[in-house]
Amino acid sequence: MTDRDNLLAEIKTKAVVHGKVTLSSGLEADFYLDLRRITLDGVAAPIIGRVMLDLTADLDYDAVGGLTLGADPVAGAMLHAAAARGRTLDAFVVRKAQKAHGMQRRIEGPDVKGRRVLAVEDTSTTGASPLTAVEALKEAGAEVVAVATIVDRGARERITAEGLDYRTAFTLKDLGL
Ligand SMILES: O=P(O)(O)OC[C@H]1O[C@H](OP(=O)(O)OP(=O)(O)O)[C@H](O)[C@@H]1O
Ligand SMILES: O=C(O)c1cc(=O)[nH]c(=O)[nH]1
Repeated sequence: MTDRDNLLAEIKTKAVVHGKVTLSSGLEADFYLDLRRITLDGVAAPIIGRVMLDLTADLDYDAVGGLTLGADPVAGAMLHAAAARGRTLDAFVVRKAQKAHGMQRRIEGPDVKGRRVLAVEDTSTTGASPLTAVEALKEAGAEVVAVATIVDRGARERITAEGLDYRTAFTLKDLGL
């Protein structure tokens, strides 16, 4: 079994929740991918790091992150998987709004200005969340090399329409949904 096979099995068994649910966009759906159940899982998270690094192996970037909260453990997993491979990869967190006190930052972590970065998400339905992160990153002076998600729920068209490279480890079809 490859990392990708193992991750797919982890998602299917731990993260697919059937039932009526309201999504981030306000859309109604009859299933939810609760990917935090794998991005914060001790078995699945290390696999996520490796799968997402492999998915973007041809890209040149040295920092990874996205809109909090879904993106945060994905970025952390990639940072650690990269370190295990002898590569230094920083992570960052894009806040939903600029912090009002302290350093008053919108993007937390090592500075992204002038750097090539990868914007990640756990899943994306409309693309709104990763595109919010991309906008904040560009504002901060970063060059976004691509957007990458673990599971795409339909955001490809909107993300690629912005001229962005879009990578996804799995689609709903892979999950049989
Ligand atoms: O492509 P989109 O239509 O934006 O939807 C997907 C977003 O929804 C989820 O986060 P959510 O908005 O529930 O917020 P959270 O990460 O703070 O829990 C998920 O982590 C994505 O960020
Ligand atoms: O569109 C969303 O809000 C969404 C869908 C989904 O399956 N999982 C998730 O975390 N968010």
